[in-house]
Amino acid sequence: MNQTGEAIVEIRSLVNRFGDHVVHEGLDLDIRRGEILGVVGGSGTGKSVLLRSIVGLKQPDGGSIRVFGKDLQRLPSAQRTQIERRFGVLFQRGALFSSLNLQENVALPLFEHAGLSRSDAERLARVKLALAGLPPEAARLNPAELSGGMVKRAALARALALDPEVLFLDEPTAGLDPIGAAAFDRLIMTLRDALGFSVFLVTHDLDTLYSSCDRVAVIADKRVLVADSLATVEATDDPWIRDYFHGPRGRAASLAARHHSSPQGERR
Ligand SMILES: Nc1ncnc2c1ncn2[C@@H]1O[C@H](COP(=O)(O)OP(=O)(O)OP(=O)(O)O)[C@@H](O)[C@H]1O
Repeated sequence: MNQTGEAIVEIRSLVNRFGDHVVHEGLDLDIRRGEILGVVGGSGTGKSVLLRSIVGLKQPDGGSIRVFGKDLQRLPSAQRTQIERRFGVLFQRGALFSSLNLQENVALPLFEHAGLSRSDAERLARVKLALAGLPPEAARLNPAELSGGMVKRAALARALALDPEVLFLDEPTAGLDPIGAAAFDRLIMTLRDALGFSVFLVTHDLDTLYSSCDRVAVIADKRVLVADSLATVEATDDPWIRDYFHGPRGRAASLAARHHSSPQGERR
């Protein structure tokens, strides 16, 4: 696991609601430099809404989100956009443009926001596709021609286009088979180690939590119940944590992670 640094995103007393439905109330959380932070919680507890409010897609109803020391809500929109460009986001369904091939999809932010010519943007897009583990021939394919795993990698390449300092992943391994999911987890760790970004990772995948995350935040009752190492989270006395981490799937994932990190378990 990585040695992680100072908080680069600081969320304090966050409130999010839709009409009368309060999703977050008094939610506090930090994202630290260089860490992979797993975010878990029951269905509908507001993991995606939290992600969307950090990246600027949902205006919070209260509290503050400071990013790189600046309070996002208090910034003029041009400066806010500058900060939001330091984020890369991989949405649940990839959100690629269906009419563009992969190279064009990844090149789009490069010539729209980084001022590159179309040919330079496409050249760099091919590098990003390779970083995400796609073969050169994938560059000319359209999203409809891809497997689920390739869509995730293409969406990752686009999220990496502008060299993000924080990568947001919303259930990146959902819908992948276990081998594809484990390969994707390893790719994220390798890229984090090589490129040094932080990762905010919403997931239901226990294997991902045990194999990849430096810290885990649990959302329950409209706030973050605990955000700490897996050992501390597992030991937290809460009914949802007990069911999730100490049920059969949690025990299996924990055992597998211990096996893989032991000297005999050299498959990772
Ligand atoms: N645009 C919206 N309008 C109204 N309600 C919304 C909207 N987006 C989210 N919600 C509600 O906010 C709550 C939290 O949703 P969110 O998608 O963040 O949950 P989640 O924890 O990511 O769930 P899951 O694990 O099932 O993906 C849900 O009750 C959802 O119905």
